[in-house]
Amino acid sequence: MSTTEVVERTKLEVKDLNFYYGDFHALKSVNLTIPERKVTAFIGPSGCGKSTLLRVFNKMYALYPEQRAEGLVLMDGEDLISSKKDIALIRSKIGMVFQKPTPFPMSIFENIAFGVRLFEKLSKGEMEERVEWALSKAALWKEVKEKLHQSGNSLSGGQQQRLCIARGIAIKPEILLLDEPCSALDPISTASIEELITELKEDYTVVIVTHNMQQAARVSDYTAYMYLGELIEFGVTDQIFLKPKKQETENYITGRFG
Ligand SMILES: Nc1ncnc2c1ncn2[C@@H]1O[C@H](COP(=O)(O)OP(=O)(O)OP(=O)(O)O)[C@@H](O)[C@H]1O
Repeated sequence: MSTTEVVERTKLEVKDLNFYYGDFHALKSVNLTIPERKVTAFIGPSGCGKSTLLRVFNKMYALYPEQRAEGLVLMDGEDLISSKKDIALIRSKIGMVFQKPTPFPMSIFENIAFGVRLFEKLSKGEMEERVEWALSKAALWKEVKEKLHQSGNSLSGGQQQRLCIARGIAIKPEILLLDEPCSALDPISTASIEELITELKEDYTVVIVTHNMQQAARVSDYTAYMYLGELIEFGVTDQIFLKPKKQETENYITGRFG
């Protein structure tokens, strides 16, 4: 065996996943393996089901009675769909950051501490350490350390999105789902979030939905191309962008789609 060979571990395995919004069949027999501590990007035209797939991973759909998932989503071998575990417990392992920054209407400090308190009982000192740790990981600490008690809404858009990422990692999830995290950001904030994503994969499995093909190529190790609820092609990012196997993938990434 070559000494450079790296054995990847599967973090999430999706098997024959179908998803319905009422009668609408939004995900069609999706099969996919997401490796641990890598960045996996979902790309595809608007409405193809990228966000729906993320919402299945953290069981967001379970709040809506007309939404239904069938199939298996195995996290470390354990099915999330049929799991009777408390959804809050699943969310503590699978964090999600949304397209628009959504700070809670409270201080920067509380934005982070609030979620941590739901799952852990920390002393005041431990909580302060955790808040600093999460803000540092999200590359925001230096900018906010003097104003932790100001409202999260007083930050710029890019800072708010980093605050939401800090909030996501503060509870130490195993998987971080990012749904177009840079779509509302300027190029400088986008660059800092991309840098952060690359750092995050040292500790977390990251799944990102993006419309920005260059971003997918820059930050991800694996890319999945979706179209009309189907997974068309999945592979190592370089292969998908340089030598896609399917004509549909090539049309999309070269802008010849539609
Ligand atoms: N709450 C809902 N009720 C009914 N249909 C929905 C709902 N949410 C999404 N859909 C439909 O499911 C399909 C997939 O939507 P989804 O938001 O997952 O796509 P997407 O690839 O993330 O799109 P975008 O890139 O525009 O965010 C679309 O046809 C959409 O209209």
